[in-house]
Amino acid sequence: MTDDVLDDVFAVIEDRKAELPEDSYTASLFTHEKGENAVLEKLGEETTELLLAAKDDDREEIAHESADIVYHLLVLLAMKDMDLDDLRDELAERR
Ligand SMILES: N=c1c2ncn([C@@H]3O[C@H](COP(=O)(O)OP(=O)(O)OP(=O)(O)O)[C@@H](O)[C@H]3O)c2ncn1[C@@H]1O[C@H](COP(=O)(O)O)[C@@H](O)[C@H]1O
Repeated sequence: MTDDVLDDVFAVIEDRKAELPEDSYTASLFTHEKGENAVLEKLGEETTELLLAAKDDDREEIAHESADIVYHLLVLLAMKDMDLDDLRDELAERR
């Protein structure tokens, strides 16, 4: 455990990618033939749900959908052999 939940979740995702446990949703995304498509579809669906939550000013739903998006985004980074530092570097360069 670190003091950053994003680092913790990403570490679990990397572990699932390496170990591929059968009962893991994350591992299923790495093993399924269409796993990358599933991640991209989720990102699209959840973005739509986030927009609707924002339109409704539903703060709880905004947080829920944002977390779904961030989780699937981290899975996508791991699929592309990227990590949170790639994201941090990009954001830092913009400052
Ligand atoms: N953060 C998540 C996470 N967010 C979403 N999901 C899964 O993604 C799948 C699809 O999400 P959906 O948003 O479609 O599901 P939903 O929330 O019911 O749908 P909506 O209400 O948004 O419409 C569900 O099976 C969720 O359980 C996640 N699965 C795992 N994690 C993290 O990954 C870790 C490892 O999980 P496993 O790989 O399952 O062991 C967990 O401890 C969590 O930290």
